[in-house]
Amino acid sequence: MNQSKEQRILNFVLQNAVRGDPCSVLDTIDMYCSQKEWAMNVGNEKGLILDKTVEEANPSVALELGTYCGYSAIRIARLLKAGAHLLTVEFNPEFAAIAKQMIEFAGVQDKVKLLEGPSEEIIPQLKKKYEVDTLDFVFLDHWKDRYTPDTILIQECNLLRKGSVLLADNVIVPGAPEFLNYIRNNPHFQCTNYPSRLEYMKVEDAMEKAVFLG
Ligand SMILES: CNc1ncnc2c1ncn2[C@@H]1O[C@H](/C=C/CNC(=O)c2cc(-c3ccc(F)cc3)cc(O)c2O)[C@@H](O)[C@H]1O
Ligand SMILES: [Mg+2]
Repeated sequence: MNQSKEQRILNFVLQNAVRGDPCSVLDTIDMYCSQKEWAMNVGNEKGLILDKTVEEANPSVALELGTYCGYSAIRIARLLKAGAHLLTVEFNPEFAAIAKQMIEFAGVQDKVKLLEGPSEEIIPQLKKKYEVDTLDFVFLDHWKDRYTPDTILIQECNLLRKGSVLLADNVIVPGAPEFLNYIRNNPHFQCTNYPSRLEYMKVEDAMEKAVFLG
């Protein structure tokens, strides 16, 4: 049975990156995916926007929807202060297994909790089962048509507080038009658009930040 692309990315990291060094893991994934096989990691250009947003929010509790291979989980976790943690949600068992190994190799496993399952089931469990009070930061990077229902669900579950920061990837490519319409017309959110480029391509993309106003 031949390997998946995600398995090839993991193997390249295990053989070429420095164990325990998150930046070296990120650089190695970016090298592989720009030179060998494209993959839907947020990448280094949009990654810098993610970095700045996380640093500004300085979250104690962060949530990521759509772990994939763990690139953005590592990117976020490396910036978290002592005692802070990231909950990342992935429902594809193969991707979850790859991400778990990637996160452990990077040495950020103590800051990351990978929750395997669909976001629509996990979000309602965050308070009781995962002892979350409110979320300081949410990174949306899963199926684009799920950004809006999950943002509504997060609000219904009382998981946001005044100042909670949402950041959505791919609002141009593949695009999340319904989410942009929802969040930009919602008086409870203050939105900012960050033009950038699609990972590893000379194609325009953008990220959208939405701060919850309470
Ligand atoms: C719906 N609830 C869910 N709960 C838990 N995990 C979920 C999930 N939905 C999706 N996932 C997981 O998130 C990941 C999905 C991400 C979807 N992302 C994209 O489609 C995407 C696609 C592109 C893309 C851009 C250009 C192009 F030509 C082709 C693709 C670029 C990106 O940056 C993307 O993020 C997978 O790992 C999937 O298993
Ligand atoms: Mg993306």
